[in-house]
Amino acid sequence: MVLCNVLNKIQPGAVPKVVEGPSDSVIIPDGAALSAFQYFENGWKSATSRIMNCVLALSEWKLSGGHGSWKFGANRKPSSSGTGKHLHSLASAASGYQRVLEENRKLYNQVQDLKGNIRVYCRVRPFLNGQPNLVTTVDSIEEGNIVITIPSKYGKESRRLFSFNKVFGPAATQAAVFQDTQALIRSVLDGFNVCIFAYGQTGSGKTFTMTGPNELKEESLGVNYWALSDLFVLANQRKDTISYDNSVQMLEIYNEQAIYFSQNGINVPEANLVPVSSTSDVINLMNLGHKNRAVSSTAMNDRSSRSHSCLTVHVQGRNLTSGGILRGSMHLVDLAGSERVDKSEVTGDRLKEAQHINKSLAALGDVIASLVQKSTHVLYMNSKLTQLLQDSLGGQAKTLMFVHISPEPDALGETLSTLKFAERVATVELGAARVNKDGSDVKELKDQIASLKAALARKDGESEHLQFARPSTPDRLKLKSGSSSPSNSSSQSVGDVSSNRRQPMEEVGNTQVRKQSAIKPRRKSLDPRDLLASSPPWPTVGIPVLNRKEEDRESVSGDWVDKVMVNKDDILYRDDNLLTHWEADNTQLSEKFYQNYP
Ligand SMILES: Nc1ncnc2c1ncn2[C@@H]1O[C@H](COP(=O)(O)OP(=O)(O)OP(=O)(O)O)[C@@H](O)[C@H]1O
Repeated sequence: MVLCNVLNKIQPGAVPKVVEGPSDSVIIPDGAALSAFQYFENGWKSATSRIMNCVLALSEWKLSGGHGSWKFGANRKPSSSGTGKHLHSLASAASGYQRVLEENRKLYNQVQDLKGNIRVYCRVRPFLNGQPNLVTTVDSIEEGNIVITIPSKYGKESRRLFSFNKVFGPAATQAAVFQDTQALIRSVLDGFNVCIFAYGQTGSGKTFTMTGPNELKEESLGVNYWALSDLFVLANQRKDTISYDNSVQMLEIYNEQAIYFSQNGINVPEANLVPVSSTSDVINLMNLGHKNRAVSSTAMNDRSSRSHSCLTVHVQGRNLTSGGILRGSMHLVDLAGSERVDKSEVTGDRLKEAQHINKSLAALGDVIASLVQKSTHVLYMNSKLTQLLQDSLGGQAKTLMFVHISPEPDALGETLSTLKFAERVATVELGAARVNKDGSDVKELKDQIASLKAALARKDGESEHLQFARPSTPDRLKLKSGSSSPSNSSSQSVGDVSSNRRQPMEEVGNTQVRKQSAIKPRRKSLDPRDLLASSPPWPTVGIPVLNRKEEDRESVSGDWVDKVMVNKDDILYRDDNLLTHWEADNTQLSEKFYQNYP
């Protein structure tokens, strides 16, 4: 009854008692035949032509006063009269139907935006070259709905429907995916904080969506590349009214260590905030991060990412007329994939990585669970990943999750738990997103406060120096201890503790802020520079008591290490002994992770 459903969708209630008749005909019981479709030589061949026929049928039926019956026979001869007219109305009716669907989706998304829900787009990876011709677990996809086939042990299949803001099938192109993401990305230039993160089982296509395949061609470039080039195009279009300054950071969270990528070889966030003025500037930095990202071959994926990667774009726009300032930031996060270690067959270092990955994803799951329950106590501090995403999950950011699934029957368990997780994420309400905007007078006052703070800090520094003159510390040690870490030198002004807005470094008196933060814990900002510096050690699940100190030490001292360039086969660990303890650790973590979403 495809036809009847379509008719009723277009005009609910307008089609009385539509009955599907024999051999491709639809009868409306109380009238004569309306042979509007005689010119379709091949009759009902494809689903598309069926829908088009339906739409045309409806419009003709309405023109005829709403009475009659339609008969659509196969292989009828085209009638010469009025063919052009019919074709024309057919095309416009079909596109009208598409428009209605599109409108519906837009309205739905707008309602979600008003509530501030996290948007969820689902993407299904195609079968890969060389994979045997398997039966897919995906039964059907339509707009925001995806139906998964679940074979029962007793031979009877069942189906499970999941609904998201949008579902992309295996044939969706990178451009189509970006097109649906573009508006969100553009709002960064309007002063919003945006976060897009890719989630899914290992090998399901996260890196493909965010970056692209290993061999990059223009048509295969991922969201990151398109997003950045789009921002420059738009900024350029607005250059007569707003002047934008953009800068970019690449951060990797590898085994609970934050690693920044830069050309200068220093792993300090401040040093890696690279001003960019063109797409090629960004591509160079992204390529550096991409090339150096910790990647290994596992049984599930030839090039499995072993770390969470985050590209952050900071935008500051100055209104050339009013002098007002707006600031936006965007995190583009490619998470490492959850994996069952029995399936990925990893051991040694890879196993340790998998455990870290699963643990941080489990922490993300816990945060989502708390947010769904609207709990006042959300454990963001349990992992660097959740710290990084804190303002995107709990603040007034616009957040989009790309959830990825693999189509293989073998992955069904992970597919279902991933989709169930995504369903819960979609119910998280962040509150309507806020613009980070200052009028020119506010900016002036902030500038004044900043320079006063800086003066005060200098003064404090001088008096401290007089009281406690000590030998100077080598730069390297300063970095390790975090004393010169920009995350300690918070980018948040004292008078603005509750704001989640990132402020430029020059507005901040470092010493002053450190004092303040000792008295009153401040809210974490969205800026990775503010994050990841003061995280507590990992929770001790599964870690033998003996190792806890080691683990603590890693978390604390590992925040600001000298440059660690991570290569596929050449990963530099500061404490290799740690690995042996971790290997003894359970392999049940991934199981625990999946059991969370049965
Ligand atoms: N939409 C797609 N079209 C074509 N190939 C794809 C698509 N999605 C993924 N692939 C291919 O599938 C393989 C696995 O994808 P990818 O590495 O992006 O997965 P991942 O989820 O990032 O995995 P991991 O978590 O292990 O890093 C790659 O060879 C990639 O090129």
